[in-house]
Amino acid sequence: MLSLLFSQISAGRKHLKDAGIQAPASARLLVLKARSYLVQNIAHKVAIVGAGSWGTAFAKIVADTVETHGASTDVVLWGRNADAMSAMADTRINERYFPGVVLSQSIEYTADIQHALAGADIVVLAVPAQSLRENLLKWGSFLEPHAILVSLAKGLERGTGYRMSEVIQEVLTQVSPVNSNDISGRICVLSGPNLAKEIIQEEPTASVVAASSEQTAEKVAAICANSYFRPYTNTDIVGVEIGGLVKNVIALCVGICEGKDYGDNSKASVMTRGLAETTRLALALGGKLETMSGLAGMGDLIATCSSPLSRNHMAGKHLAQGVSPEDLGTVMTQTAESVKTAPVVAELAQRHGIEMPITEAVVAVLQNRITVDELAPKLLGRALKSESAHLSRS
Ligand SMILES: NC(=O)C1=CN([C@@H]2O[C@H](COP(=O)(O)OP(=O)(O)OC[C@H]3O[C@@H](n4cnc5c(N)ncnc54)[C@H](O)[C@@H]3O)[C@@H](O)[C@H]2O)C=CC1
Ligand SMILES: O=C(CO)COP(=O)(O)O
Repeated sequence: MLSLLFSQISAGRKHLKDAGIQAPASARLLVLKARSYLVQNIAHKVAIVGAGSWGTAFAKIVADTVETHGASTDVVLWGRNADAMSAMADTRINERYFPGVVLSQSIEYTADIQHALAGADIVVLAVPAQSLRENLLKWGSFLEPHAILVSLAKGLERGTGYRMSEVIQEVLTQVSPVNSNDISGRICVLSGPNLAKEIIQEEPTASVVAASSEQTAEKVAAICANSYFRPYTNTDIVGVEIGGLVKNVIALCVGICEGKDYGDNSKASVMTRGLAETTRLALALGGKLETMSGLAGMGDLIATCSSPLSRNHMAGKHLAQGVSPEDLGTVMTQTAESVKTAPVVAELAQRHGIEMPITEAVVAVLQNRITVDELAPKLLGRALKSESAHLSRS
């Protein structure tokens, strides 16, 4: 972090010098001033695509960052429902997701995607994982050729088993040769313990911005770092994505424990063994061990598994209380990614020869192959083994 701070100071010093601005005396003031200058030079416009729970909260994060630094960056939030977006433009309230929360004055609300993307240097993708491809196919050609794409979704694509960064790379290469130019360096993912309902109340949290290019990650971190949101950078995209999407599956299992009134021992056991299987998969795909003990691994796992606010946790609880997997979609009004992603995780693990018993048990429940009451006996009845086999394939 220190090196990032020093690089921010030196980048800021250079920018201030280039702009002919006198550097302030204290290092803190210098950093603040440099950040303001950096924010508006990194992005003249940031577009957030998807006005659900996380897209709306993230638009607030960026708008608050921009306002804090007195930067002139435009922040636009796009949603597919024209009536809802026009109501938001009038009231600055997202009535469906955050009733009563008045959002920043500086956010523009629109249902016109071409308008939202025109001139956007950073485009934040906040639609559910299974809809990312169809969306990018529709409007990928409207993206500016230099735009950085930030994925917020925590899921794997059905059919391909792709992570969101892989979907972005593949679709943009198809849709527009201009946009595919140097695309891998412009893809970024953001993940961590980030329950939108807490963030919208400005409760402090940290997160991880990962990109293969450290510079890209730093740019995205700069546009969302404020008094309640602290992003760390990372170059391990695989580890950050896998941590974020598998914890949803583990949270569903913990939700089942909760719904069955099992106590903290059960939940801690699922979380810990859940992290072990997440780590095995991440390592097999090229992710890094240290990412798994960080915010996008353990951090997000703790938040999602412990919080009644988590939709994945809630989905598990509903299952334990008798809702059928088929009815989850009608009982729940918000996205619980694990319901569609769990079988894809299991397939991916199988393809790589990785054993993921909790994920497999969750999939068996979701596919009505076992009941929620059979889940614990299935997990506990497996052959005994050494805990030190933790990171081996099984
Ligand atoms: N809500 C949260 O606390 C967090 C959510 N995430 C991830 O963010 C992603 C989005 O989740 P949420 O915003 O929470 O979901 P949500 O259910 O609150 O909102 C989803 C939004 O996407 C829109 N949408 C659905 N299908 C669409 C389509 N085909 N085309 C365009 N828009 C479509 C919906 O109208 C809605 O506005 C998920 O992958 C989730 O795992 C990640 C971190 C935190
Ligand atoms: O990813 C999240 C918190 O980091 C949100 O979790 P849910 O999608 O389960 O609500």
